[in-house]
Amino acid sequence: MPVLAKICGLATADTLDAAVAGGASHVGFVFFPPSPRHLGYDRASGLAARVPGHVARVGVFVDPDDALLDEAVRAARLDAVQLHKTAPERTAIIRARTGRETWAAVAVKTRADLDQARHYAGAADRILYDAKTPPGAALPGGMGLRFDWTLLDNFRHPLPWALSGGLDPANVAEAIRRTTAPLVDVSSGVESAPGVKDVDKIAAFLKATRS
Ligand SMILES: O=C(O)c1ccccc1N[C@@H]1O[C@H](COP(=O)(O)O)[C@@H](O)[C@H]1O
Repeated sequence: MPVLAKICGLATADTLDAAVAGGASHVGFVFFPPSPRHLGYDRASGLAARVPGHVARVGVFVDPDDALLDEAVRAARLDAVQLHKTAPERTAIIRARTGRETWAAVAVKTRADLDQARHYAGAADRILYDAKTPPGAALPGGMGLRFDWTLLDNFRHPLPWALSGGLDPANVAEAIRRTTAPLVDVSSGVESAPGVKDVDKIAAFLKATRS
């Protein structure tokens, strides 16, 4: 089974096209104003129009309100929503409201953090294990931090899942081998600066997922 790959935080046509050409299964658009990757609706709409039907458009949100969600889903024609810092009850409401595949991000630093995943059974469609960012950090993700992948050893996943946090072209093959992740997600690891995606790094990352 080929490993699926999401290239997140795309903001330009050339980097979006590189992700599609390189074989990404998912592309991510960030709707969170503090992020250097945040997109306005018009820009998101233009980028979404370039995405072919076999590639899924994922919107990334941090505990969003209904107005933001509704506008983003419409503008970017989202196939899926990725929710950070969103409680299971609210996640279930968002899933019902949007009718979109719903990913719940679980921030991981210790084995105990993984237990959060179980609370999303019945509320989300997929768990995204991501590295926990430090208290007071501006962003709950997209900071290139990674967690100890061995924490996932023998963990009984309550839902389909994905791995993110600090992945890059050099470590993603080892991450897949070590964790057997069915889907990997990257943002900072394919950038030359925060929010600036690099087409060569995108191509290298996607090639490495197939190696
Ligand atoms: O990328 C962002 O700016 C972002 C903002 C708010 C929440 C999540 C965000 N990104 C997600 O974080 C993970 C890991 O990113 P990285 O590869 O470690 O930089 C990834 O799922 C992004 O979608």
